[in-house]
This record gives sequence, C-alpha cells and structure tokens, in this order.
Amino acid sequence: MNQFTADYILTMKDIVREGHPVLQQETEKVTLPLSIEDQDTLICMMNYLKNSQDPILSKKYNLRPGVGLSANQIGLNKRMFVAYLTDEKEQLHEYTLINPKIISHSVSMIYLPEGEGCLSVDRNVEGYVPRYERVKIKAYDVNGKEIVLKVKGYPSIVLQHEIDHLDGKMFYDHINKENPFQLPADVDIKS
Ligand SMILES: O=CN(O)C[C@@H](CC1CCCC1)C(=O)N1NCCC[C@H]1C(=O)Nc1ccccn1
Ligand code: NI
Repeated sequence: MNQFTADYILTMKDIVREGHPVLQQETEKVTLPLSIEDQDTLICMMNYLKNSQDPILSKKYNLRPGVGLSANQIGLNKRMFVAYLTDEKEQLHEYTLINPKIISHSVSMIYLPEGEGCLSVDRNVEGYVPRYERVKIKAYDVNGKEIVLKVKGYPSIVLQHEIDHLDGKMFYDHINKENPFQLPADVDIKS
C-alpha cells in the first residue's frame, strides 16, 4: 500500500528530482483493471495539479504550479500520468491516461517559445523543445477502457512531456546541444 491515498495531500517533498533512477527508466505497464490503490494514487496526483493551480492552496502547501504529473515523478514505477490544463482556446482539459502510447503524429512540429520546465528539475534549462504538433495516443482510462485520442497544440506538448517521463526521458533531452534555440531544419515549425 503506497502513501498516495485519495485524501493524501501531495506536496513538493513527494516529487522525485532529476538524477533519481526512477526518472531515467522506462516505467512498467499498469495492470488492468486498475487496483483500488492505483485509482486512489491517480486521484491524489490529479489533486496535486488542481491544488497547485489554486492561488490559495498552492501558497498554503508551497506547491509549484503544474499542468501534468507522471507516476514516476512521485517515485512509482507505473506507466500512468495525469494532466490538467487550459488550452489556447481557454478550454479546460483533464487527462488520466494509463499505459499511453503515441501511435501516430504529424510531421509538423511546435514548441513553447518560453521553453519548458519540469517539477523534477530545480533549475532553468533554456532552449526550444521541439514537439509534434499533433499526436494520436492509444491509452486506457480509469475504467480500463481502451481510448484513442487526437491532441494538438499546447495539450499535445503537455502529453508528450508526460509520456517522455514514462519513457525515462526529460524535456532537455530534446534541446539542441550546439544551439539550444536552433530548431530542426527539415520540418515546418510553429511556436
Ligand atoms: O512532468 C510534468 N511536469 O514536470 C510539470 C510541468 C509540465 C509542463 C512543462 C511544459 C509542458 C508540460 C509543469 O507543469 N511545469 N513545469 C515547471 C514549472 C512550471 C510548470 C507549468 O508549466 N505550470 C503551468 C503552466 C501553465 C499554467 C499553469 N501552470
Ligand atoms: Ni516534467
């Protein structure tokens, strides 16, 4: 039984920082149907994102605001993550994805002009992180039902950042070493 019960308030001390092996390995697939424990952990993780985006609660618990969180960021070797974000059109998106896999993607790429950060990285790493503009993801929802979702724009960036974690990758692995602000030449890229 892990400590991440549905009523447990996740805080920054629970977030594993870069260098920890659990962030560098490919996470294990989650057994379906989800155990009660895994269901509760996902609730706890989603509550972190909601609390962290609440001005009062983020201050009260000293939380860094987050739009995504993967299970290995709280030390669990499980292929699952949550995301809670508002897109370019001010639409709110809430994702709880189990055993996600990108099954196809656009050639065109996008990036955040301000670069990316990570709750597991306590430093600023500058540079553009090229991401696919559109991705098609196969995953399972909390009821164990297979879902296929097509995502583009900012939500696509967030989900790719999370799937990277589950594959043991960090955002800065995608930054051009020679020139951090150089973008891949071969594809059309929008910010
Ligand atoms: O793996 C998951 N993570 O590491 C949490 C990251 C995930 C995002 C980084 C880029 C794409 C996904 C995260 O959310 N951040 N990175 C560090 C500090 C800022 C914070 C952030 O972007 N916050 C935010 C943004 C818009 C609105 C509200 N809050
Ligand atoms: Ni991250």
